[in-house]
Amino acid sequence: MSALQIAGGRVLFPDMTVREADVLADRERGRILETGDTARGDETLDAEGCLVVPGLVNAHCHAAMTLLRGYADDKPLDVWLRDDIWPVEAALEPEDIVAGARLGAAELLKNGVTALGDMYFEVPAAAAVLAEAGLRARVGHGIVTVGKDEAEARADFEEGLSVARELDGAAAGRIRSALMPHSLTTVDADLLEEYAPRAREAGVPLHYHANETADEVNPIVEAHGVRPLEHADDLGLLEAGDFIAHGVHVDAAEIELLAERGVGVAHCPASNMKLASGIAPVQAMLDAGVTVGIGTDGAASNNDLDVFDELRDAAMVGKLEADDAAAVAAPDVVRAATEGGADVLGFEAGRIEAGALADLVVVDLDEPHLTPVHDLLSHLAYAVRGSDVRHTVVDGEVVVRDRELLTLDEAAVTREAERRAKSLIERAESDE
Ligand SMILES: N[C@@H](CCSC[C@H]1O[C@@H](n2cnc3c(=O)[nH]cnc32)[C@H](O)[C@@H]1O)C(=O)O
Ligand SMILES: [Zn+2]
Repeated sequence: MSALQIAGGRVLFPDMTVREADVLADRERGRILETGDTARGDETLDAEGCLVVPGLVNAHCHAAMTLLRGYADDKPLDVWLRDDIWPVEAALEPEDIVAGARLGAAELLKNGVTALGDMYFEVPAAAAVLAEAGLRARVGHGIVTVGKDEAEARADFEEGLSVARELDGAAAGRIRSALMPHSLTTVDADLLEEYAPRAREAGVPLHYHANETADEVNPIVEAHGVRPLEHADDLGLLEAGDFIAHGVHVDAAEIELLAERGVGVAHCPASNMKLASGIAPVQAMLDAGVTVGIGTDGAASNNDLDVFDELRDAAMVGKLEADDAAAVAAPDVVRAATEGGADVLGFEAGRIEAGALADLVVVDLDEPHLTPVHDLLSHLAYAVRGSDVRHTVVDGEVVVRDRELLTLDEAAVTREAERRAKSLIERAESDE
């Protein structure tokens, strides 16, 4: 057996207490063996003066959208998608998605994100990139049927299903999949109802955007006489293990439904603020027992993939929404960004304890903005930045050591992304 020891740091345990401890991980099984005063490993990571936390989970992302970072800002969701994002996405070539996914992977890992939920195009190629970079991910092909005839719509569903079947369990289990219809308003309801059981047969969950804007809620209420998540439930889209992105405009009955069905929510506060979509009632979800994770959404609506930044936003807007400074407190957001996200994605990660997947991050505390230390949980929620991440470990393997990405040539990745992004926009704008 080959083992990795993370030595000499202070460790955040699942009960949200912090104690001095080493962590020993089995590199073959990718699991944590023990915590405390552990044996030395074959490989050691120095965590002296640092805080060791579970790897952060980005529960909802479109990693390759890093290519569109800063391309179109300051617009509401429907206009932003229709006028800016979709026309450029129509010009995407597979090589663009590979370059964008690589850039996303580099950013995620350097910022301490070890797992993500990712919905996009060219998923087999993108998933291979994420896996090679060392990440864990639940991936799916984003299915959209608006503007398509029946044959094209079915073909998109078939692609979504075959991608999910093909990729589930890839990269020694680091890659899992889901059927990912884009949303309840951009995908045909009859096809959703028809394909949901086929995803169940394939053993994969469903993931989609839901109740993101008020504009998405009203048409469903008018057409079906029920709220969107009740409609989703009628279509068979709310089963244990399924997860939605956003859940901004949800009422008490819909929150209850999410809790009862065991459906997780990827809360994306920055994207919701930037597109002025609204603020999700996160405290009410937590009170009802809904599993909440944190997502950045794509870089074009954020505009970064830093989950530390995101969990701080989650705490801030959660308080505003609840009109209560005690709401969505530090331990709640730290848990959501780790264990919560891992549970939403269906990974046995997000907690530092024997048997859990060895996805860990070592945060450097030797910084002016992290001084003094009264409470490390407070620092994690309100003061730590992604750039404070010193080491990142996924599946027992060191992926970032002393802020250097070991799995990718960072300079080559950013150069290629810059080049691809420029030519993508030129192509898209000349097609108009
Ligand atoms: N196969 C689909 C692609 C869907 S991928 C997922 C889609 O979600 C889009 N997206 C990114 N962020 C958001 C969001 O916050 N809400 C809704 N859609 C988003 C993204 O631009 C991408 O088009 C097609 O034919 O268009
Ligand atoms: Zn999204």
